[in-house]
Amino acid sequence: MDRADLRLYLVTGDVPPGVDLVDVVVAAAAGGVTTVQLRDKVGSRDEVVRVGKRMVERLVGSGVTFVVNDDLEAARAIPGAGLHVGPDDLHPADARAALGEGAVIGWSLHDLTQLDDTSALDACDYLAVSPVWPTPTKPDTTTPWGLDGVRRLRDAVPSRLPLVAIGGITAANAASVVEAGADGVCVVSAICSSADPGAAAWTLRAQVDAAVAAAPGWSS
Ligand SMILES: Cc1ncc(COP(=O)(O)OP(=O)(O)O)c(N)n1
Ligand SMILES: Cc1nc(C(=O)O)sc1CCOP(=O)(O)O
Ligand SMILES: [Mg+2]
Repeated sequence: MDRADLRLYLVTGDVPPGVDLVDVVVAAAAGGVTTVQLRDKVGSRDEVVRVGKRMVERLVGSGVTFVVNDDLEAARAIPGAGLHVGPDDLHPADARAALGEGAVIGWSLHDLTQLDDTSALDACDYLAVSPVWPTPTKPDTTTPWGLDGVRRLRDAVPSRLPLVAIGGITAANAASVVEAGADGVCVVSAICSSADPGAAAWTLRAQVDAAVAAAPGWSS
């Protein structure tokens, strides 16, 4: 996949009462989100598939990449969906075998030793720094990498693999993450908790684009 497809990556989370998550995703895409991950740690597979299909239908023609978190069978049931997995989930090589060459597959990096797993790296389209900072949105993360960790990973990850970062990212710190070596930023609350998800996405995207333009060499 193109690095530019990972500039602004929305992972779905809680939205304000009375708000439809699908409307939030569509507004965020209009505001500049380039990839959407449907992450639902409590709903049934049927519910994930139902919501995912609605998202994909509403995103037709937008150019936005769509992936599902964790659940291979849900991803298989949603046309065009890719899959994001972590080190405790399905192995990326198994995800690739099941979804085929055309699917987008991402893998969370919790630990430097994961980079020794060449079959996983070969199966992935992108890697995620997980997390860059602690975040109340996911209290059970592994030790945060910080900006130094983003720099270390950018140096250690094969240059062909885009690197995104997640955890505690806002419009105020997104540029620093790109300056440290990420090709893009992933957010949950900075968009899902906003009263205006489209404007929140637009502001974040402007920060990321400006940082990418000022730091050529790893992103384009
Ligand atoms: C883009 C992105 N990065 C990291 C994660 C976290 O994945 P994982 O460690 O498997 O944790 P859960 O999200 O499954 O709780 C992610 N989902 N997306
Ligand atoms: C879904 C997720 N995964 C993480 C990881 O570190 O792997 S952090 C996270 C939540 C990120 O939420 P927010 O943008 O609100 O900080
Ligand atoms: Mg997971």
